[in-house]
Amino acid sequence: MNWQERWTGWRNRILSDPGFQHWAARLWMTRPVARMRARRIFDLVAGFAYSQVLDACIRSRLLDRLAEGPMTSRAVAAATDLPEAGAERLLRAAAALRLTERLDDGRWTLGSDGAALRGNGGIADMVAHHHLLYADLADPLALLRRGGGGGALARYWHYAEDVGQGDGDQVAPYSALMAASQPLIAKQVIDAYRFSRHRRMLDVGGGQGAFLCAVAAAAPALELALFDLPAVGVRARQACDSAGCGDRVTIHGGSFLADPLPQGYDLITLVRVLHDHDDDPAMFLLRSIHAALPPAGRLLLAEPMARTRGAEPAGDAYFGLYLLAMGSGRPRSFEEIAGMAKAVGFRRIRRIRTAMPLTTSILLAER
Ligand SMILES: CC(C)=CCC/C(C)=C/CC/C(C)=C/C=C/C(C)=C/C=C/C=C(C)/C=C/C=C(C)/C=C/C=C(C)/C=C/CC(C)(C)O
Ligand SMILES: C[S@@+](CC[C@H](N)C(=O)[O-])C[C@H]1O[C@@H](n2cnc3c(N)ncnc32)[C@H](O)[C@@H]1O
Repeated sequence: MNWQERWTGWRNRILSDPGFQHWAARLWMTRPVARMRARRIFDLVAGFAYSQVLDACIRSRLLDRLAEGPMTSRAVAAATDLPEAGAERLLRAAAALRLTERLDDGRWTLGSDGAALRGNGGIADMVAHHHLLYADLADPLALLRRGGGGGALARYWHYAEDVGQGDGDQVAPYSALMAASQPLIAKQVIDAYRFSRHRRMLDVGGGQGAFLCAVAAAAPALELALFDLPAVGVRARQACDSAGCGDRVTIHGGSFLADPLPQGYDLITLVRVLHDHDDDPAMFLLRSIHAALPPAGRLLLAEPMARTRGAEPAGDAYFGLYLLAMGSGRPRSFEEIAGMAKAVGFRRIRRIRTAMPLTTSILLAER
């Protein structure tokens, strides 16, 4: 038995001993830690109920209403189409989660986390599509046993299981969700990397072009292009034109798992794409990017990464199960992605820190 096995065995015997727990909760010195641990475990046990409170707040548009000004429970009931008792129950539950807050005069306003959440539009859209994830996770053991996929989320992300390229109706919902949640990512990446050092940039799997349009504003001289499935490319054309950056963006339609990538770009970006794919297609994509880049051309890869310090649950717990339900891919750590990039020939691979690693980390590599 090695030292680590001995240490964890000893620690776990103590922590699971009811006598120790009782003692630690009573002693003034250990009480704060015991309470914090209990709270953490309670949150884990009750997380689904919390998520459903949030779901009710988003779907009833309660937070949007409260953002317009304080409301009585009766007004909330009328606005959300709930009986007054139901509205009061929801408002109190949400207050316990800091989504709402009761004023001294009895009216309700946004709570501090409710206000912060509204500052990130993409979060509400994520919450609104989570019913698909929860349907697939209703029996997590069954999902794990069948190796993932085959459910609501796999149908939503049609490219995860379908070899076809998808038609307009199939790609519309996920493309709209990705565009709506892009601000969570784009700001972080643009703050962390100077895009204006490049001449021509290609965003592979660029969706509707929301990331490109954000970069366009930050680097006015950069030539921009997007590569995505043809049906997504059609949406990108429309979205970029109506966002006013269309004249700077070239759209290439195709599959990066079947077609070569266009050449002549000194920067290729891969934003929230690699984690969607199992190891073989992911290696294929990295190899294809390496082949498309000129010497000293760069790959900038941005996505939430596994085992990121301070954001561990977002990686292996949330995206681990999300991508399992979707039926393709896995969250990878920076080190794993760096190893894959090195194996296909990239060099000078490094991490660029972002202000909010919970939403995205960045890997930069050079051909
Ligand atoms: C002034 C006063 C009163 C106090 C000051 C105190 C202070 C400094 C407070 C801080 C306030 C503040 C700045 C809060 C900021 C909060 C933020 C930025 C919160 C951000 C939260 C982000 C969340 C919850 C992100 C969630 C993202 C999700 C769920 C993403 C899901 C993505 C999916 C499903 C992607 C799918 C794509 C695929 C298929 C995997 O490729
Ligand atoms: C999770 S989305 C990310 C979109 C965008 N980069 C963003 O962060 O908002 C993954 C993107 O990869 C595209 N994609 C998936 N498989 C593809 C393939 N084989 N060839 C080209 N694009 C593909 C999807 O259509 C989708 O737009």
